[in-house]
Amino acid sequence: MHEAPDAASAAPTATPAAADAADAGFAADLATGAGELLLKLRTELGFGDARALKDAGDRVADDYLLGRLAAERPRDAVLSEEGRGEQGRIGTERLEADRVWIIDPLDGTREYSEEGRDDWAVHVALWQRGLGLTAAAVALPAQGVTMRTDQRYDIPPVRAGKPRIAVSRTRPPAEALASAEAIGAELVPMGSAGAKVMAVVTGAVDAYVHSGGQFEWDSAAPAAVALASAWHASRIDGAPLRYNNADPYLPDLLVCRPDLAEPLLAAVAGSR
Ligand SMILES: Nc1ncnc2c1ncn2[C@@H]1O[C@H](COP(=O)(O)O)[C@@H](OP(=O)(O)O)[C@H]1O
Ligand SMILES: [Mg+2]
Repeated sequence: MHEAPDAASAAPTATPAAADAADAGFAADLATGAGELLLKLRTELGFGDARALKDAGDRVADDYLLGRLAAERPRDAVLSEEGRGEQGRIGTERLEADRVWIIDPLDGTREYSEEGRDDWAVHVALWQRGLGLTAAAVALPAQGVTMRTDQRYDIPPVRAGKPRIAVSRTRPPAEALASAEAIGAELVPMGSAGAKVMAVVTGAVDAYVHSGGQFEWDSAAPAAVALASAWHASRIDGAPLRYNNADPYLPDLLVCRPDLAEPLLAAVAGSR
């Protein structure tokens, strides 16, 4: 399945799996490093001015990630939430590139600016032409963890009681409400797409249903981590998630235990 690895990031003799693991390690290092800066900034600035903290957080994490990518992966292109319109981000360069890092320097910006909340994340994913997402990491800095595609997160046995569906705290979509009702699930409001997908992958919740708007950087790294451990991740009509499109708008997402995919897709279809 794999094409030849990129010489900039892997030894010529590396197998595709070894190259992917090296990329995943790099992604994890980047996400963890940005997370450490974000934690430090929260301490330094405090929570008195939420707007200032959000803006500074976005900037500090984006600068760090772009700086390291430019220095350590100079041949790769970048698509970043914070880089709209610039060459190599939402510019056209990435559409010709073979390797594109899709990053969300601070996902769950609102929660980052609220004291005591730990549902915010740093997303770093690698897309490769012909292969799709091949490596990724999601840091949850306030939870002290970084989850990655080269580590396995096993699907736990079904829990007793109602299934739990994570939804946006601020804009829970109608499809999530309808599908929760259809399968008798309870809703768990939470910030950040990365935090919600990682809550699925750790078994804290059973599914995450989103619709109504999102961009590639919101789901790329979380979906890659989930898919690498054989969790279900797709559009809410069941279509595969596709990345590095000219228009990075990717408005909906379903991540769940594999056994819940069919009932949830049917419930969402029935609600539309
Ligand atoms: N309707 C919508 N349109 C665009 N982006 C959306 C959206 N709903 C959620 N998102 C984005 O998805 C991420 C998770 O949202 P939520 O916490 O509400 O579930 C947030 O990313 P950022 O925090 O990086 O902006 C948010 O901006
Ligand atoms: Mg985001």
